Amino acid sequence: MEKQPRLLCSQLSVGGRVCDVTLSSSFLSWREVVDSSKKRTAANVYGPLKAAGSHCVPVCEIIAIQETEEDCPSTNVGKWQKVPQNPAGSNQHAFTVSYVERTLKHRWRCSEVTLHCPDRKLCLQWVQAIREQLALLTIRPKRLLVYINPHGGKQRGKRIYEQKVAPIFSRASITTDVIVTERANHARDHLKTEADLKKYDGVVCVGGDGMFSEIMHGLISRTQCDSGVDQSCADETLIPCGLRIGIIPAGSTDCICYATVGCNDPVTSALHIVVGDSQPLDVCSVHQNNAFLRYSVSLLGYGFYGDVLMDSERKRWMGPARYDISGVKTFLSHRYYEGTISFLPADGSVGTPRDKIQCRSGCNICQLPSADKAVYKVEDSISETENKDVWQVIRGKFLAINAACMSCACPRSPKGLSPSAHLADGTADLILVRKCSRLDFLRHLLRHTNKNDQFDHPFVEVYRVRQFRFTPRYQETDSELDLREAEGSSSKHFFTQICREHQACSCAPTHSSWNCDGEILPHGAIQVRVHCQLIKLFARGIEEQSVFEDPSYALCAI
Ligand SMILES: CCCCCCCCCCCCC/C=C/[C@@H](O)[C@H](CO)NC(=O)CCCCCCCCCCCCCCC
Ligand SMILES: Nc1ncnc2c1ncn2[C@@H]1O[C@H](COP(=O)(O)OP(=O)(O)OP(=O)(O)O)[C@@H](O)[C@H]1O
Ligand SMILES: [Ca+2]
Repeated sequence: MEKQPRLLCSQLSVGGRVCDVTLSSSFLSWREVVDSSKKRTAANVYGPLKAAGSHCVPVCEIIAIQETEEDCPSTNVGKWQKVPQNPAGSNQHAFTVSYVERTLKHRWRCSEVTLHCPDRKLCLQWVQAIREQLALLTIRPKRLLVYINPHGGKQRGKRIYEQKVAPIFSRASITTDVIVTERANHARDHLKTEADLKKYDGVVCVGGDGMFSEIMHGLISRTQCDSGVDQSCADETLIPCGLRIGIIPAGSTDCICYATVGCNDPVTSALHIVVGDSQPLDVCSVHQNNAFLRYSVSLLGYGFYGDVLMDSERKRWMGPARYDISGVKTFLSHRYYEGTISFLPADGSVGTPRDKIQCRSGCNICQLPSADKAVYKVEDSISETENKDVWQVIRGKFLAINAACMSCACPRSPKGLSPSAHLADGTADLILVRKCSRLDFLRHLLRHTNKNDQFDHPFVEVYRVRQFRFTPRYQETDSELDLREAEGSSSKHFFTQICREHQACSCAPTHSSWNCDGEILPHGAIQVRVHCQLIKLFARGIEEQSVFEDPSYALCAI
């Protein structure tokens, strides 16, 4: 680690011990002054993040600094009293720094250290120097528009925001306008048509994936509308949204938060917002012919996940448990669906769904200026690019068709539906689970919860794609069916004709619907295209564990 020029360096007292305290443009560090007669042990030189007597905080992870009002016991009343900020002749001059501390499982906490100075002048000098460094961090938001869904998850959104998040925003001097939604789509409509977005540096969503979806739809639609882009045209190049979105998890699955931060913890998310993190995210647009249907960032699932969602919507009153009940019920019903999937495979430079390269903070693949991303440059026409690539077509009977634009990791499945999917590479992983026995399907599902490879089954295929289309069999055109039936026998043709004309007939499975980030999409036939990095979150992707254990943190600037 390069040594930074020191901006300020003093001996201050921390917790009753004298420390050498140093501020550089990158770090604030304090190290206990050891008596030269006592030999330094390896533990306080090469320890972990907090080596004994030695601490180091990156300036970009300082939440706030404030002069401290010292508390000391009053001799008169035997109670603790505040000492005035500048008592003449007093040596109680201190400032408190709040900063990010990493704990287990990607969780962040707000820690504090109070540094005592010998006089007020020095104290003010420190406060000012640290404030000046913080002021240089212009990526940090100052004004936020917050939407709270009071009915998401276990209906705790409002309480979570008031008790855990608002105090952090206020400590970081972030001002907020808070809207508690009164109906579904309230936030979407407000963002789309009413909100004065120039006033804000970001939008915060308190709720689950469905609430996030509302905010995302509002922002994307507003951005396209303001730029004169028609989102109903499937080939249109969409304009990326300028404002970042922060997610305070308060839903039932919280997959988008979990897959971009590594946990579903409101305090961690609030701190990622305060430090001004930025994580671009791919967005799928879903069309039926030239009608825009929806956007999706996590799961687009037909068959199993569509049916789970459809059933679970009737059980909303159960809260998050509804998914488990509906999951078991759907699993037991073991329905499969027939149809045709065609897809445009991604360029090999973005890896493959089975390469075990997981998308992590600062991911190299998401930073590639790949051919996949070039496709979205305005000057490229989609038809030209498509000509270079070959669409692949797969027909069959499927228990599940899942497209994951990100890993879809969540507490139910900590590595997700597609553990190697990337947040911002311009692709989605298309997972096809063909008709198989209940036992085999259970084996596949179980692998979402353990370390085994869920794609290592003969009935599962997975492709990294930039676009795909699906047509359920009952919606195929006559020419598509003729083609398909030419592959089969003529007697089969006779029966399929009958089944097409009698949809309720029990000899053929009926149609499913799409689970689009937890919202039901009743349309069977859809066309999907991934838009690389269309939106940005207040997140940084999942941090490697080494960030938490890096000894250079403890040694920085020392
Ligand atoms: C045996 C245990 C198998 C456990 C398998 C767990 C797989 C879980 C995979 C979760 C993937 C979530 C993807 C994210 C989707 C979100 O955009 C969306 C909105 O929040 N959430 C859901 O649709 C919510 C979807 C929730 C789906 C829950 C499915 C539960 C299946 C249970 C099957 C049990 C069979 C037991 C047989 C005796
Ligand atoms: N005030 C409100 N009243 C009723 N519904 C609302 C309100 N505000 C938002 N909604 C809707 O509630 C639905 C579910 O919300 P949310 O995503 O927050 O929770 P969840 O479904 O329990 O969690 P998850 O999506 O993570 O599974 C969303 O579709 C959203 O549109
Ligand atoms: Ca992706």
